[in-house]
Amino acid sequence: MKRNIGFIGTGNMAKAIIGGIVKSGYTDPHDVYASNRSIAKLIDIKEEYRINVFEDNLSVAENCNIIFLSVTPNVYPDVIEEIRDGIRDDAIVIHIAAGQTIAQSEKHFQRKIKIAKAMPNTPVNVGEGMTSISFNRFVTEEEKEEIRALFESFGKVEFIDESLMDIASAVGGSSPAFVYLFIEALADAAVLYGMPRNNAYKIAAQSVLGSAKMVLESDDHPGKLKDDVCSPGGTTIESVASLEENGFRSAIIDAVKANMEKLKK
Ligand SMILES: NC(=O)C1=CN([C@@H]2O[C@H](COP(=O)(O)OP(=O)(O)OC[C@H]3O[C@@H](n4cnc5c(N)ncnc54)[C@H](O)[C@@H]3O)[C@@H](O)[C@H]2O)C=CC1
Ligand SMILES: O=C(O)[C@@H]1CCC=N1
Repeated sequence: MKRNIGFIGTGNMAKAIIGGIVKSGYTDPHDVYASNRSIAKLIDIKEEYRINVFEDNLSVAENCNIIFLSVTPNVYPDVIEEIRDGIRDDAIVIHIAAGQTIAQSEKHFQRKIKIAKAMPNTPVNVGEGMTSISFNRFVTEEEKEEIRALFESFGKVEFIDESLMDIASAVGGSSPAFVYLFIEALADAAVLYGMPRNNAYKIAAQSVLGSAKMVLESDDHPGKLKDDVCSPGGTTIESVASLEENGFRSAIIDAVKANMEKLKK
């Protein structure tokens, strides 16, 4: 079935997804529609991807049968009220708001709507996204596979129970920010020792990419992969000991706890 794909809100996450589906060839830009209350942002995205843009959200709802609600969670109630009556019966609404449940969205819709709750991350823009997804009871098995194919066009997908969506948001949605901090810090250290920044970012980022690939593609535990880098009496174990002394691992666990606390508010 041919579907038009709509985005209500064209901020950072929507732009990353639009980039992902257009660059992967999953969809033709002519079949993509977007609205934003900021005309400047609409002009930008139209120039970048040649998609259709509207100043009003209802037009996107009326023209599309996959609709991303890509506004921040506080705006969900108003946006849902605006588009409620224009949503087509065959449409699947993809709700990406962190911390908002499917039940909350269903309550605002006040009618039977097919909802997928998806938690993507910005690397979807370069075909390396990670998206966790759950569905409400109105989405058929065939439609679930259609949504999987959409998200797989720009990365990996896990179907999870909705009760795990908050932790998926912290560990999948937010974690790229943690990784960028790590890469930035590694590169700053390289610059401290005289390396030009362009070399530093490439060496730091490719090392992170390769390490992640080892975790995904070998059957080894991350601890074993770490052990393999630490030559006896060598340099790496000195760094590992320093990271442990500075609470590296507990800092990451605390960061995830802070994320979960915020999601509860
Ligand atoms: N940024 C990320 O990495 C991720 C974000 N998300 C979720 O995506 C959603 C959007 O987040 P971001 O893109 O980061 O925020 P953002 O602030 O960059 O984008 C939101 C956009 O919505 C527009 N907007 C605000 N009110 C509107 C309205 N009434 N009608 C139409 N457009 C309106 C704003 O102008 C803005 O462009 C949030 O619900 C967030 O939880 C989920 C996963 C990852
Ligand atoms: O910062 C946020 O609230 C969103 C959710 C996951 C990533 N960004």
